[in-house]
Amino acid sequence: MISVSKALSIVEKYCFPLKSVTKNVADSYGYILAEDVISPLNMPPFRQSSMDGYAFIHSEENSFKVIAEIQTGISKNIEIKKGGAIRIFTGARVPDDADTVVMQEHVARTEDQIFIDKIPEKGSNVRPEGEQIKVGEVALEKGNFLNEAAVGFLAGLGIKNIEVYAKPKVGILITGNEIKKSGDTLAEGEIFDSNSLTLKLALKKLSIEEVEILFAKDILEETTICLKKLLENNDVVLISGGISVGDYDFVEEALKENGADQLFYKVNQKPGKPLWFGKKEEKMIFALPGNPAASLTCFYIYALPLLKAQMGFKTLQLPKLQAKSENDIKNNFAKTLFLKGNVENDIATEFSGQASSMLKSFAVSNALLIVPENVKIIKKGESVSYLKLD
Ligand SMILES: Nc1nc2c(c(=O)[nH]1)N[C@H]1C(S)=C(S)[C@@H](COP(=O)(O)OP(=O)(O)OC[C@H]3O[C@@H](n4cnc5c(N)ncnc54)[C@H](O)[C@@H]3O)O[C@H]1N2
Ligand code: MOO
Repeated sequence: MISVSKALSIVEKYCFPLKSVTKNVADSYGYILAEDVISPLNMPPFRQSSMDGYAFIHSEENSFKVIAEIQTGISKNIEIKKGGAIRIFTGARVPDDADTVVMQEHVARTEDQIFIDKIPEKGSNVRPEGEQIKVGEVALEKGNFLNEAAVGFLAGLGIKNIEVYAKPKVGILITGNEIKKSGDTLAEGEIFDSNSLTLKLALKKLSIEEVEILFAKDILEETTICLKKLLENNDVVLISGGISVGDYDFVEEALKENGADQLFYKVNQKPGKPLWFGKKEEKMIFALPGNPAASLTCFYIYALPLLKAQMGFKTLQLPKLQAKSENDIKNNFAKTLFLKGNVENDIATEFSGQASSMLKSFAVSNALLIVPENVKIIKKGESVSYLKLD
């Protein structure tokens, strides 16, 4: 059995981005840029009024004659002479001669004559061409996450296609004779599946939507066939259950049958001791323990960083922070503990219901408190590390 830090260092060796792919900007949400994007435009592309008002050549005069109007979307340049002003609107092209726009709230108008009660400073309310970004400059750097603002920004620059890191396709294999899909009827001895949904949603949070889910009974042949199919179609395979030492735990054998190489099996932690990690060629595999809280904990600690690395993220782990423990936290197991809990105002509270079968405490946790394997107790008021869940 290896330590958590050793297991993490092994996973880390396989943390690198997948190949890059070309995406239409409109479909690029949730991806990470695989190259710098160069702006093909000045933004704004022309001198733009930032107010509804009047454009004029700056002077100390405050009376002007309105000679024309410019709406947004009109490209025509209108000549202005000193003493002349142009009625203009937010986003419209400021005529070349004008250097200033006064907002209409500071103007009294009678027919074609305006009187400005407060002359703005020269240059006011005119956005210079290329103020935000100039042609040829880097609009967004490689490594940037494409959130809604980033996608909108690139679309606003008229960019159509970009290079992003591919998102991993993920296969999930749910094993167990006792597992019924939600909506089925339960017989005595059976339980509803929760892991497929929890894992699928944890992937969705990463914006990984291409997920293939298969269910297998505790039969070696069925487990082997399902695993083969998932390995063929996906970059990463998550397996739930069947990885412990029972007579009907066939996952380890099915992995062997598929020619997968084990990189580690069993970690000195609670929950999630029977975690298996390995690969078949470039396909990465996590066999997560079936207990729901163990499965999700192992996902957060080991699978999430690898998936994030494949997507091109630089920061891989959940944020690790420190808080003061509200009570004594005991470790009678000489294992690294990941405890469901809450951190508020830098005070960490360990929840009851830590069994690896229990999701209830997880459902209301905002943190996983970490007690290292060599620490027997974290006393009330002492510092405790935690992983921040959101
Ligand atoms: N003799 C030993 N027995 C066990 C050991 C051990 O070291 N020696 N380790 C225990 C630990 S720790 C864990 S964790 C579990 C892991 O077992 P498996 O990965 O083989 O998981 P299963 O036996 O298939 O299931 C465990 C538990 O979780 C429930 N389960 C499974 N899948 C789902 C699902 N999709 N949704 C909801 N719940 C699920 C299942 O019904 C079991 O109750 O092994 C211990 N045993
Ligand atoms: O390691 Mo298991 O997840 O404690 O029950």
